[in-house]
Amino acid sequence: MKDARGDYHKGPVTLRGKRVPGSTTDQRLLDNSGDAEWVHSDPWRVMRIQAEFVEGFGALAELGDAVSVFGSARVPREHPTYELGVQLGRGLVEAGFAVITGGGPGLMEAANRGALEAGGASVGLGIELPFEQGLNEYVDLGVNFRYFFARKTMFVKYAQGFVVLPGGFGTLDELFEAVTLVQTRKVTSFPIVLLGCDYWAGLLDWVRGSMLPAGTIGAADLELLHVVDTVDEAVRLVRGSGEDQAARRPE
Ligand SMILES: CC(C)=CCNc1ncnc2c1ncn2[C@@H]1O[C@H](COP(=O)(O)O)[C@@H](O)[C@H]1O
Repeated sequence: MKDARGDYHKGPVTLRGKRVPGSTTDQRLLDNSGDAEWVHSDPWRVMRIQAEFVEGFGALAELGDAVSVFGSARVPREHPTYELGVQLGRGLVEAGFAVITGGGPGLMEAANRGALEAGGASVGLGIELPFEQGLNEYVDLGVNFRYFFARKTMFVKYAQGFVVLPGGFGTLDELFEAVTLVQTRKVTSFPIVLLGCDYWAGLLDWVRGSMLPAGTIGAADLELLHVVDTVDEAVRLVRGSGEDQAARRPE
């Protein structure tokens, strides 16, 4: 609608001059010209995005304590790190956590496998990719997402901590999203554990040797990352934080 100054308001958006449309949103909606192009437009996409949040929240709301596990999609079953992933899934379940992964192959599958075989909740948050993949067979609660960002919200919202196994760009993306959320205090008391000292040493050296002297992070930020070599240490770290959170919960 137009205001007294001639500005056109469309929700939070203000349009002026030649951007003011000749018809209103209602007119365009009711004026059915038989054109179905609108289902591919951005406003319609918003409905799909909203639906992903609603479905995701609905599916995971009653999960209980959970840990999100990230790691490479490419590690084969015969690789020793796959077994580490299985042990991690098992260890987290034995400590009372549900295990949330990206639901794909490799180390995601390994963690889901350990969780399922230990009798725990094994969640896979799948993502629609150009190459058809599907959830791994060890997921017993799966949600498939079209949008990465909606899916990433679920990794954080329903977990009390992150354990990061060796991985590539996808894993680093998820790791640094978590680090940024903790650094900016969007989430609190949220342990981030890197499992596999050999694999992560180079990254940590660079963070310590380049980022810190350049002043792009502070000394306190180094404390956000815990690097460990065993499942027991990883579980102890995420469990410790769970107890902190429980202690702070109101009666
Ligand atoms: C073989 C192959 C590339 C399969 C891709 N299939 C996938 N399915 C589900 N999540 C994925 C997939 N690829 C990457 N991701 C996401 O990115 C991370 C792994 O990426 P990367 O392999 O480290 O970089 C996982 O934690 C996961 O959340």
